Amino acid sequence: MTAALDLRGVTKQFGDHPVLRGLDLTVEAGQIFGFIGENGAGKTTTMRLILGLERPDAGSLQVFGQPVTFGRTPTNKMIGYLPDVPAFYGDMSAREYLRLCAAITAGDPADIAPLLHEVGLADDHRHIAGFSRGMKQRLGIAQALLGKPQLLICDEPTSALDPAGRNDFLTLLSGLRGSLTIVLSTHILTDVERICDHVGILHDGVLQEQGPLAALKNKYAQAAISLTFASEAETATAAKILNILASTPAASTQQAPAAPTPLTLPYTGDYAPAATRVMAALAQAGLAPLTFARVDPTLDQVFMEVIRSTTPD
Ligand SMILES: Nc1ncnc2c1ncn2[C@@H]1O[C@H](COP(=O)(O)OP(=O)(O)OP(=O)(O)O)[C@@H](O)[C@H]1O
Repeated sequence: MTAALDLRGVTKQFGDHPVLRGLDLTVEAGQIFGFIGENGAGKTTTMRLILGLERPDAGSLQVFGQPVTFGRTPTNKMIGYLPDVPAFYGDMSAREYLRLCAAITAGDPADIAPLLHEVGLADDHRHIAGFSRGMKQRLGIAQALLGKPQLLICDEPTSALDPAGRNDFLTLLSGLRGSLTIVLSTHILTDVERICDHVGILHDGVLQEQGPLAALKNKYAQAAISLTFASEAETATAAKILNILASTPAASTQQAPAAPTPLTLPYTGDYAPAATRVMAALAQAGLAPLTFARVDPTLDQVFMEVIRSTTPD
């Protein structure tokens, strides 16, 4: 099947500052792809290259098998784009604005009412100037979806939203799953964890990792059990016991920390057998933890580990 996005060996330099150093990136059709990287990693530059707004120094970019050309690239007919803070004409209503967009992009005005409904905006005369940031972002999505794109690119779409607005926006984006391909460029990793099924990590000008979120978590982060005890003495005893347990493949522990620092026991395999072994060992020693919690691996851990492993000492 033709990939929604296929970038090969893309390099881009501003002056003497190299930003992309041979970027390979593939997004398959239907994915919700989280494109993540630190501030200044080159995410927006990559988006601008895909939209034909920047010219690559080298390499090739394809959207659904068609080459991206610098300037008015025909591939943009297949793309809807939502910038971080979209700009609107404040004295227009949402409908008037979308009608203008439809006229410019040869979109169908008949799509406006269903689109406003889909993004949860009232089809009334209220001026955009009075919209909240969350409402503006909803209008931005409606505008991006107006031409019925196959690929939706969102560049840092939640960075200006408060937690409630972010939650609403992610629910809206997640509801589009299955109807088109989405690339979500961001450094807010919890957003990516919430809605993306695939992830690419941009660092030092190249994609250091790319794959299903679950597979990357398996590769780079480890599930753990976190325990706290009532006293320093109990913590030390538990650490000793669990160190003994670490000689089995099920669990290992860090150095005994001073109370009340939790003990963290990474484990492999399923949670239930690992937890049962830990509880049995503690029960045998007459130790009752104050808290016993499963800690799932996070994208944050994956990201930090990828950055750490690819940054020279
Ligand atoms: N037109 C330009 N001229 C010169 N330098 C630029 C230009 N556009 C981007 N840069 C530089 O390229 C680097 C990458 O910027 P870019 O905006 O692509 O990063 P980003 O990953 O989107 O960062 P952020 O998360 O902060 O938005 C930065 O150092 C930026 O200053």
